[in-house]
Amino acid sequence: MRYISTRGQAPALNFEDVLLAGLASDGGLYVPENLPRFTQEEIASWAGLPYHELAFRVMRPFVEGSIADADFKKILEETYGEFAHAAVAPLRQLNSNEWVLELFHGPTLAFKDFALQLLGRLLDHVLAKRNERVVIIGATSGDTGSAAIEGCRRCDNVDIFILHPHQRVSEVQRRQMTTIFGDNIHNIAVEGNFDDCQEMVKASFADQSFLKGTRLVAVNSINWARIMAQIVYYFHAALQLGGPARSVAFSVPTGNFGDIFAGYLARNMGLPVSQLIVATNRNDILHRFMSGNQYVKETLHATLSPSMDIMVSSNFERLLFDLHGRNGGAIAELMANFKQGGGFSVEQDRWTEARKLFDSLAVSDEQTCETIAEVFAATGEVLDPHTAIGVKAARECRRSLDTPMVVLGTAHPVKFPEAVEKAGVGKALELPAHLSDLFSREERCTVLANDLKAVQGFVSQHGNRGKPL
Ligand SMILES: Cc1ncc(COP(=O)(O)O)c(C=O)c1O
Ligand SMILES: N[C@@H](CCOP(=O)(O)O)C(=O)O
Repeated sequence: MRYISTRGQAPALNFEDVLLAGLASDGGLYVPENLPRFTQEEIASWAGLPYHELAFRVMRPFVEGSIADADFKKILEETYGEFAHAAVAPLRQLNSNEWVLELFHGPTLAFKDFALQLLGRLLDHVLAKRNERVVIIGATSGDTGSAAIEGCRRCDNVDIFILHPHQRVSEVQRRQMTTIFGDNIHNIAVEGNFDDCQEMVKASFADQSFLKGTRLVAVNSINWARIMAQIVYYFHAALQLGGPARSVAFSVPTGNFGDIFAGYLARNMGLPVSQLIVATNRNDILHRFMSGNQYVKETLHATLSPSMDIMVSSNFERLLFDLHGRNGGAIAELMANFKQGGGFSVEQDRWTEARKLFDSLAVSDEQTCETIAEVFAATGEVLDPHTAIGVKAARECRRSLDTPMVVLGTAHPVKFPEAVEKAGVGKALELPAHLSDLFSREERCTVLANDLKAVQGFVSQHGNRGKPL
């Protein structure tokens, strides 16, 4: 499998090099040159497979030529063996033909574990083979950070730096990151918002001189391996609900557009998906595009769903690439305009194409709390605020009641007690056993100004197991 950049200028790479590349050298994102496509018979034959075996079948074409089958099988078995639920991603019914796909049974209680538990192992495998050390710089609005640290903490050849927006993640999220110690683990609280952190990561890929020759790797969903792993659970959910003989609709709490883009790819790979709903919070740039063809930056607001407090949505570029007939030049121009002017619209026929599949809704904090309360009253289930946004959008935007609607349950509610309390849910939520002492653990974190040079200086001072590079 070869991968090409959405901006058309970077060299095509194989999976191993894409895993280690992060952003492409032209600033674009890597995508498969040709997407594998499965027949309905093939997909149907996967019904009932354990999660790791399904994962092998769905992802094998993407890693072919880079990771040997036997190694990949072993890595997948270990990865999904870490999850606390036997089904790995169980479906819970909320209402008639309405389901939540629980993606929070991994070690850090959010969907990020599906990809980052795998990414850590793949990096370990590839770096050991190459005998190479790398630096990771990741940006997080709360969940990617802890999942990346958890996924990479045992990687001998990695120093990991996670940037989170100071005081804009939940306390549980912060502690999940700052209480993991190791001389290769570094938490930085940036006095800015998530977009500032993400921009610093991208700027660091553009000019890596501060790393003095050490390779920079991405753990955010700009890294293709993140998207690849997230495709699997769309197949897993659909197979449990009568797919591929029957279509399934998905409502996806969305920020960086990675999770829903994986659903879009699952559909292009042959899975019958009838509808994809982009569910955003008040930071609604994606909803404004889907509903009115306006992709325009606005001020980023802090909400009760902090993990989705994102304005510049990285993976949207991957969709734009397809909508523009995979014309890298057109995407480079669009993204340059976006950087300069803060917004764009696309030609009407391209936008109409997007609207055939995607619907969208922006959900306020008030509606989020109402939905948590409503679902709790009806079912006794406590939703996390991000999942609640998905449920609200599913109920407002659903095209057919006959088609199963799956809402991606992206995080465990225990991570977001503020929203759950505000919703008036009286049920006490307990951290799982492995996190039960989280609030009494010592924390380690460095607060830095919202300044690229300060962050890069910190990385070069500590990038070699806590010592200077
Ligand atoms: C809990 C939760 N839900 C939803 C999202 C949105 O996912 P994506 O950024 O892939 O759109 C995120 C993070 O981005 C998240 O942490
Ligand atoms: N919601 C994420 C933001 C980063 O998104 P990513 O999927 O690109 O890593 C978070 O919780 O950190």
